[in-house]
Amino acid sequence: MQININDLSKIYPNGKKALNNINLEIGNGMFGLLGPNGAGKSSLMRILVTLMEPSTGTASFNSFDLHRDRKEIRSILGYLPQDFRFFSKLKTWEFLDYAASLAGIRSKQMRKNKVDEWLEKVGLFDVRERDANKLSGGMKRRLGIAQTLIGDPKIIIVDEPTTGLDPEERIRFRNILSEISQQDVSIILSTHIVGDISSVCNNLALLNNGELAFKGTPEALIEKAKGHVWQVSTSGYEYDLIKDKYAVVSTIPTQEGWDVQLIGDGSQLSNAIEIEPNLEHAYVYFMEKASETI
Ligand SMILES: Nc1ncnc2c1ncn2[C@@H]1O[C@H](COP(=O)(O)OP(=O)(O)OP(=O)(O)O)[C@@H](O)[C@H]1O
Repeated sequence: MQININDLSKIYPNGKKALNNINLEIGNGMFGLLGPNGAGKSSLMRILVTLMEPSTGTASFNSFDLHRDRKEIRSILGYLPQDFRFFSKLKTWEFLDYAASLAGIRSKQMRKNKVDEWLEKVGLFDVRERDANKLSGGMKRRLGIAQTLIGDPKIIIVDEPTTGLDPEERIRFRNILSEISQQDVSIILSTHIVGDISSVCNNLALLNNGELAFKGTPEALIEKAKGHVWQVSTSGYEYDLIKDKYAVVSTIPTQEGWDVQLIGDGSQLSNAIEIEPNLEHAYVYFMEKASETI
């Protein structure tokens, strides 16, 4: 699957420009869309899943065009929205059976096989007889994933998927997507949590205030932050000064004060040492840089 996004912009009726001239190429595998709240991620997702029209620009999914082939695009799409909720009285397996029939699986036996397969995959087989709306938060989220994926979509779009999940659930979720990403599918994972992306996405884009701040591999992003991440051991008094002047990524208490990791030019600080950036450092670095130019 190849998704091309060309000059896409979105201006809401109240004049808010949520997306400004976005250009992106997304191939097979997992693609991370990273950005703070309000960056424009949901607006972009909603356009790609044909729930909303862009103001200008277009996108294509292989040979399907966003404006011309909306029905065809929907037939190969699995979308898990940020606020996935259901108010059904169905049992867990019935809910998935219903999702499978909506996805066009007509044969009852085939649906049963698919439902059992997905109940196993997301770890809900043992609670299959439980009313879907009585599942725990994490289980509901997993049911959401299963209903998104049961029709074998070629394009999978998940918006802030790990919100409200505990660390174990997060890892389970990542593993499911990462397994599926080995096939001929494109998965777009939108999140403001760097950890959701770091281990699983080969490519990513950073959105900030409707603008594309970066696109490329996680390694390329990290490379750009080299020389801008510093660590310093400091007392309480100095810490306040540092907080005012630098973006602080982490603060670890020590016997004397704090070990602080910061973004900026740390060479001006006594005893500061330059450290190797990780993806979280690079993300903060880019957000800081972008906010300076706005
Ligand atoms: N229907 C709307 N009318 C006007 N402005 C909107 C509308 N929907 C979103 N916005 C604004 O557009 C900007 C981008 O919002 P969007 O929801 O796409 O961002 P996001 O990155 O998904 O953030 P979040 O994770 O908080 O949803 C925000 O400033 C938001 O307030």
